[in-house]
Amino acid sequence: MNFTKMHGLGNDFIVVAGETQLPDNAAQLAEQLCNRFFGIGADGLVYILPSEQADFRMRIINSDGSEAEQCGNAIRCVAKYVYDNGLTNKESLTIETLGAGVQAVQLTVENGKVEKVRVNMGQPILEGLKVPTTIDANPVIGQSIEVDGREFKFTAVSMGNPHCVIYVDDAVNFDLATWGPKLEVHPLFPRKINVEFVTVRSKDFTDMRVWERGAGPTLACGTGACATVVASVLNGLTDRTATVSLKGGDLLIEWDEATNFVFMTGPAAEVFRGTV
Ligand SMILES: N[C@H](CCC[C@H](N)C(=O)O)C(=O)O
Repeated sequence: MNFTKMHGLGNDFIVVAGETQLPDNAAQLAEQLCNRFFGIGADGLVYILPSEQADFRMRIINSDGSEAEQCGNAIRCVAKYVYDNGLTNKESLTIETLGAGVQAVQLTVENGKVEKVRVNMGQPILEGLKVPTTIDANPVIGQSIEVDGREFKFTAVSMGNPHCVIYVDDAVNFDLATWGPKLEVHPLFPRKINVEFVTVRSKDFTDMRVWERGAGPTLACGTGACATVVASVLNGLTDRTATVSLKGGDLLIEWDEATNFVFMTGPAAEVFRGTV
């Protein structure tokens, strides 16, 4: 199997094109190939597949073998892959995902290669039971959750995949490894959850560190950055356009008031190619 190793702000993926459907052993392949000691090493395994509704279809398997409904950093990598490798010559195209349907993607091309991608990440889902959480509220804001005697307040947002956004004093130095895994599997979240710890620095700038469902601590999370801005607007903390600063770099997020669409702009990079 030929693959291309790519990343979006250090959130890294093994990208596979040429298949017509997800292989039956995709979960096992993801666990094996994403292993950073015995495999290639990555946060996820991404398949580029044909689509009847869009130019391409993306399916993403986390490093633990679970399939995610959506992935912001990966969709930018897919957009770069299909253009750079001549699968399309369009600079405005559509990519279908499990959790957000057909998404419009705008490429910034320099010297024939995609450098930056702007993605319509769809509309946030705020009904608590649809994120999903076990909480019947719309939206779920400032909800208490307790793990090991410590109480957190969270806001729940789905971008097709589930997120809980928690505001802390110092996200950059927050003890992600202790609290992330406990929250990921909390019974309030029937399909587990991605956890974003956020410190708002100004009306258009936040620090965010993420513990991802099925992947653990990653350097960046595109859907998590979208959820961060949506939650911050709902909590009156930022404007609808804001930069989310992650360990791997910055993403520009715009939650458009007229359409309710969330737009994410950021880079994508190819690192190496190989065969397994
Ligand atoms: N681990 C996530 C999928 C990847 C999301 C993240 N890498 C992004 O860029 O959006 C989940 O299970 O929902």
